[in-house]
Amino acid sequence: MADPVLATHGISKSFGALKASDDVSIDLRPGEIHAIIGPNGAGKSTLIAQICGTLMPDAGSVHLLGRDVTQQSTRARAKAGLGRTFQISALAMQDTVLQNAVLGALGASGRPWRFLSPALEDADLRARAEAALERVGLQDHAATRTAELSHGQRRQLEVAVALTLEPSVFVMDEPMAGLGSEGSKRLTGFLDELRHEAPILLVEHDMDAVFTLADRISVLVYGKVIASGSIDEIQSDRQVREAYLGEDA
Ligand SMILES: Nc1ncnc2c1ncn2[C@@H]1O[C@H](COP(=O)(O)OP(=O)(O)OP(=O)(O)O)[C@@H](O)[C@H]1O
Repeated sequence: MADPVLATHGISKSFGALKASDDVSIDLRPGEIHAIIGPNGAGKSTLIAQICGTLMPDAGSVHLLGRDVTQQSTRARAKAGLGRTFQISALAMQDTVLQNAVLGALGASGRPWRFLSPALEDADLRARAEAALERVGLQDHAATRTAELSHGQRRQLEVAVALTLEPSVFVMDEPMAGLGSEGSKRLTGFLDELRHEAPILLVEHDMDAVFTLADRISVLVYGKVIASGSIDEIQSDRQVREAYLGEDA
């Protein structure tokens, strides 16, 4: 089996007496989508925050492309190839779609932010930004102010901004949230292709999307992974059905 591109080893994180992550070990392999599901408050966002470096684990480690990045900053992890989309939008609403994408490309280039306005004239950064917009289907909206986009289009733009980094690995926190069925379908199709370029750790409440996309699913409950396996394995797991799907097994 191929080496994981991303892995956590025994991650634990407490907030006071509450164990938000309890000895969590998960991994992500090339070409796959690994979905993390679980009820509200199960610790999904806390896990992602530790993977991306906005929260430091109390114990355990995070490995990206074979390197221990537990002590590295969010920025260093991003530079090393970790792309992410957020649960809450981080877009500049007053800027155009293209400007947001160029900002992403500028961040990826490592150049200082004071070069933003020359960046808009920079052919390389523009080309990178335009290519990312095209991939998500927003090329015709390049000049649109971001505030005027629909919710679904903003989600597409967030993915485009993340793509400008040309990440090797993606972590996505509820990318389907607030999308209508048409929007979810479109994004599902796109993620299905994207996995071959950059495998995706996907936190998602939309079970249709999870069951369509996931190669593997891990179920978090009270900070612990209670089951991990294929869709069939998860759907027939007694503990999962009792604890999460709310069924009598
Ligand atoms: N900074 C914090 N301080 C204290 N408690 C926190 C903090 N962040 C998260 N928690 C608690 O940790 C637990 C896990 O929260 P987390 O947001 O990771 O869950 P989640 O699975 O992402 O939930 P949701 O599906 O609602 O987004 C919750 O009980 C939450 O209240």
